[in-house]
Amino acid sequence: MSEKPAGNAGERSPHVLEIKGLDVTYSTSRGDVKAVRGLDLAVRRGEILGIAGESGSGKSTLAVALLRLLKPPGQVTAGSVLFHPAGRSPVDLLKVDGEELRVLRWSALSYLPQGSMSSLNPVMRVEDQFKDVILEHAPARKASLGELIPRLLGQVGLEPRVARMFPHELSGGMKQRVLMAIAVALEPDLVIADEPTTALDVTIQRVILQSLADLRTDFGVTLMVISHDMGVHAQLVDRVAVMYEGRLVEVGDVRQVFKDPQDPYTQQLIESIPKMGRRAS
Ligand SMILES: Nc1ncnc2c1ncn2[C@@H]1O[C@H](COP(=O)(O)OP(=O)(O)OP(=O)(O)O)[C@@H](O)[C@H]1O
Repeated sequence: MSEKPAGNAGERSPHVLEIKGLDVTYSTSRGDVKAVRGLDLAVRRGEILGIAGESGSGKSTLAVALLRLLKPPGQVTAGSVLFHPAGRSPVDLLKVDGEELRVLRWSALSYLPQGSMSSLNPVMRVEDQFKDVILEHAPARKASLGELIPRLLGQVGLEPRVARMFPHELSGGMKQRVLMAIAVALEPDLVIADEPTTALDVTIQRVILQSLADLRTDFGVTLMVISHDMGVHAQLVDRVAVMYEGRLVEVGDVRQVFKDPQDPYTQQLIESIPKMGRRAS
């Protein structure tokens, strides 16, 4: 891959994240499963990068390893993940300690997990869930919460009255949008979204994809979007990286990859999507 190396500390790198030689292994009683193998990938500042691949190809393992949320028996066995938050020195996410990580979470790096719709607290109003995150990580914004919360909700197409609602009063698509608004509340450099449209019906999927695209435009946030659905990549991303059995088999401009896939596995993935989903071809 012809990605440029990282800049020096203090220099604004064109990349938000540089993953080098990443290996992740699950050690089980039936042997080791190498879920991510020798993965090199650089995420450019301001882009929407898609991570594609069928179920079991290692996409979610990659996400949780980057975010240091990998649970045993999973273990990072090699590699480095250099993160370049704007205005701060670059850090290797695999080496930072708990406190450093706490500071980076939400304010520099946030995560929309797979099945995240169940991650809202059922007994808290939407506005209190925003307050929890904002006050813990940016207490100085307390005075502006009254203005900030409706603005964030508006950014994802929700009315201000949603702030007073409880999660059970929201549809699946509304919950997902609330979570997206919380994820960008502190204007992070990078949001990693794992299967953001799975389990939503097709019409809502389109709305969510548009909202994700708007977040990039409005907040300048860099997005890494994990999806098994090539239709999602066709509609949303700038570049797509394709994983197969833990390895990256192809990465490139999404239109180019759809037009002229270099790897036979990518070709198969593209052929498996219904024709209507193919905007990039
Ligand atoms: N806790 C675990 N213990 C053992 N093996 C695991 C564990 N979690 C994942 N794996 C294995 O790691 C590999 C990658 O799984 P992973 O969930 O990262 O893939 P994925 O592409 O995200 O698929 P999906 O979208 O279905 O989650 C698979 O072979 C899976 O069986």
